[in-house]
Amino acid sequence: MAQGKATATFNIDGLTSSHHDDGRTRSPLGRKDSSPLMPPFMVSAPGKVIVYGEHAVVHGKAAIAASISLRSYLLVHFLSKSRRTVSLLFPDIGLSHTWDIPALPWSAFSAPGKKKTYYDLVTELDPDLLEALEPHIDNISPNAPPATRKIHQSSATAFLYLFLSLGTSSSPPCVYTLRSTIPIGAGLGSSASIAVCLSSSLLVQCRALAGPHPDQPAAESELNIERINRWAFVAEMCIHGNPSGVDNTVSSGGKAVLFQRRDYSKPPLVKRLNTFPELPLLLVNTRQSRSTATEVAKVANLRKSFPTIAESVLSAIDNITESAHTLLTSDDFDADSTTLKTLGELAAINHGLLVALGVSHPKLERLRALIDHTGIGWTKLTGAGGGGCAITILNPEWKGKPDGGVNGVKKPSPKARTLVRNGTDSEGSSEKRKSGLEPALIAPKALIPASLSNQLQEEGFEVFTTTLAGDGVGVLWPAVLHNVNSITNREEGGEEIDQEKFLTAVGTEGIEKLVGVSNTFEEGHPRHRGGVGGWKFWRY
Ligand SMILES: Nc1ncnc2c1ncn2[C@@H]1O[C@H](COP(=O)(O)OP(=O)(O)OP(=O)(O)O)[C@@H](O)[C@H]1O
Ligand SMILES: C[C@@](O)(CCO)CC(=O)[O-]
Repeated sequence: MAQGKATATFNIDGLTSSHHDDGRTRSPLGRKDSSPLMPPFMVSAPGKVIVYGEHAVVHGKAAIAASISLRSYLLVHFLSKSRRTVSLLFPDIGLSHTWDIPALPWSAFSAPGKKKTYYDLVTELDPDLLEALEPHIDNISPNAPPATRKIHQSSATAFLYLFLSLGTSSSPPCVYTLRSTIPIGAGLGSSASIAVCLSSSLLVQCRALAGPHPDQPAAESELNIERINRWAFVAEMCIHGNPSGVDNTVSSGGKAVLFQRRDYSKPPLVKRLNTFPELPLLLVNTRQSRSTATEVAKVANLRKSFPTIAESVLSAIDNITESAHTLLTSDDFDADSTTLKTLGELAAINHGLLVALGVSHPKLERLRALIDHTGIGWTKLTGAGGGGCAITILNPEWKGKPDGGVNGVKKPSPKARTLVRNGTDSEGSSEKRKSGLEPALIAPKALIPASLSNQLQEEGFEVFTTTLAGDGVGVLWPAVLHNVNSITNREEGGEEIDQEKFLTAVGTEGIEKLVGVSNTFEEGHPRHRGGVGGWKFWRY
């Protein structure tokens, strides 16, 4: 995780309760509490990239987005019934807070006309309910700097709004521990992925979901994903005001989608793009953080100041998305160099229009200049902009030397060579692609000129490798992972995931190795998790 790595010493307000191998929880004093009502469980949801149409999608236009393999993981463990507390432990942002369950404003949330059920469609936040939450949000992280407090408060508001909407005053005492491999505020849908984790965990707890299980009919899976997505949208509204819903939709259902929301009082149009192609993409983070809410507000202000001009820019973006969609879904689609050139040029025009909307950043422009200079492909910002990440659709006809110097730029330092981290070997990924599960490998190492990697690293940029269009929300119930050896196809024992192991896993690699939903690698051998008793996904 980019910010605030977890350490073993991180605990909740001095509370060190954790689930132990004997299936019981222990208090800070080491005393055994009574057996928990439910075993600990986990949920996980992916981040996303928007390929075309960000910002325009907030104003009723279409966007195309795909899930990525970077994910958030949420562990829920239960405390003894006598405790009556609920805690959030979000070490990535340094948040640790505990509330007394009976002291929360249950009466406001269950008042006539306010009470919601899990299947309701909530399209706006209720100001009375937000006001009722205020005293329980105001006292969070009193000593943190204002910007940090704001981040803590928005994540906590998302949690409490859902906890009080979906739970009751007799909800079981528990702890929600979250870790994410998605950089925060980088345009990769970190907020949507935590929104989906919160929504799915609370819906699991109130038994509002069926499955997931491998034989589940597609229509039933879809219904469950939709249920999770609706409440994730509510959490997204708590975090960044006026979301279109595209991020939480991709994070819930995974894969890739064409998304459009013309009328906010109705569900959006979502067309799943199940045959989303293997777009060769490079993903680079400027490491310039920003808030989606701020960038979305900039475009809203531009629309107020220049309504006609802003509308024509947004319509032009809509045309780009539509052209790309037509191309991507045509019967004779072939990711040949002519098609990729068109998709790339559309991306580059889309970026220009985002610049016109005022949501680029000097660092994004610098990044684009560096990449354009090599001629390896077409670059645009992805997500809210103002910093964050850019994607490059790679040009298969690029004639430079991947591992040599380009245009006289010096050879890379050994440090720079580690910059492009490619966690998947070519055999493993092509096998997965054949099965249609994770079709796209981003930034094949050999396609990136080493001199570019070098330069990017020297200027503080970060290159990611990830796969596109994988699974959406997943559940690990109970939080025990069975390792399946991909060579023998046999289970190799189970591993219970407790809070301590989860908190002490180091970085993205440690988290993925401990609880990752897809392949992890051990001594060069792929180790598949997700067999019997492992992660399960709603698929359709
Ligand atoms: N790992 C995390 N732990 C706790 N809260 C998180 C985490 N990741 C994201 N958040 C919440 O989401 C907010 C960031 O959301 P924001 O929409 O600004 O960025 P993003 O979702 O990464 O980017 P984009 O919306 O452009 O894809 C944080 O301020 C925080 O409230
Ligand atoms: C900028 C935006 O279009 C995408 C953020 O990932 C906002 C949204 O759709 O909610």
